[in-house]
Amino acid sequence: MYAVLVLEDGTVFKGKGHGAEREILGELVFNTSMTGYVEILTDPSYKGQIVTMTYPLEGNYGVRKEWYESDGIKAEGFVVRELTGRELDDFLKEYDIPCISNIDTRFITRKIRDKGVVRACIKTSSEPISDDDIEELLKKAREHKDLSEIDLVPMVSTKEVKINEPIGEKKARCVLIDCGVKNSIIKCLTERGCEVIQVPYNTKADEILEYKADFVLVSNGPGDPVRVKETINTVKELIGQIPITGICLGHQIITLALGGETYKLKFGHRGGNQPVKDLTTGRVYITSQNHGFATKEDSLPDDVEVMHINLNDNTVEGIRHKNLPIWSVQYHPEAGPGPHDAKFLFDEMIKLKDAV
Ligand SMILES: NC(=O)CC[C@H](N)C(=O)O
Repeated sequence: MYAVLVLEDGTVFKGKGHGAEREILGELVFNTSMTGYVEILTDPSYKGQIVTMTYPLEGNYGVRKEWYESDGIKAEGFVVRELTGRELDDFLKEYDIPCISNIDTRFITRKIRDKGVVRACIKTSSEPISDDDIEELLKKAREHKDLSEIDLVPMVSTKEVKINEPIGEKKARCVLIDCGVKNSIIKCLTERGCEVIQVPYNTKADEILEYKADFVLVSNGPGDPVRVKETINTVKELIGQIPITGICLGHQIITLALGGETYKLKFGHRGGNQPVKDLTTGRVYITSQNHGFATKEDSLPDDVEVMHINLNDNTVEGIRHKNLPIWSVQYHPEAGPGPHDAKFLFDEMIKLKDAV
């Protein structure tokens, strides 16, 4: 199959097409993980984005349902140096996602590092793609909405309440505000004996409090946190009434609910080896990350402190309220994919039940 990748700055890559035969638009981002293409493609946080991998070989260990982070692929498109094996190709076809291979993904990454993330278009076709088609695709990429102008969370949040039973003896109950949660976050809690009541992103504070949970967890999710107004308002109302924690988008929403601000990073952090320093203990964790927005350090109110920083660029990776049981992390303790250094944070979440 023929394929092109067109960036909004006019750069055109011609390669080989895989997966679905179609055209898609999105924000092009890079991920430096050396493994984990199934988890990455199915992570709802990538809704609205096209993912390119810096690792040159994708597909070589197949596809398994147990690795899915949601019910299917959520990224809009996939860009790889080399795609091997049939399973990844079939997987992309099953979820109607196009992929382009045989192009220099490291060149794309250097470009994004220099200029920042870009809007892009992938077209795959059984017919040759003409220069006129490419002109048209460039126009579409330039007219495509910026990620910050799209409401992505409602597209991936659960529509109904789901009860995830704890494994073994029940030790705690949490309400998970689902903004596009990854399966492995739920698994990390249920396997620690926590019942997880998964509710839609726009659930009201009163309804959440009725569950009489030990704590509230605000999940990861796609897009710009400032767009998720309903969840920010809910968290604002919950402050002081119940312990609150959050991961990634959830951390950004908690930042905003506490009165802080967020901003967009030039090219974000997406990969499996991001060094995070715990400022209390001095310990450094190697973490899994996938985010394009971050907490603005100097915007935090006096009663909120920075708990963790990223050692690559000193950006905020975790915050904590000084007087209330509220903390959140920008990185992914559940890994999925990535290192497990920070998994103990799920034990810390369960300990929140003793905080009241
Ligand atoms: N993994 C996430 O939750 C991503 C959060 C947010 N969409 C960002 O890009 O920063």
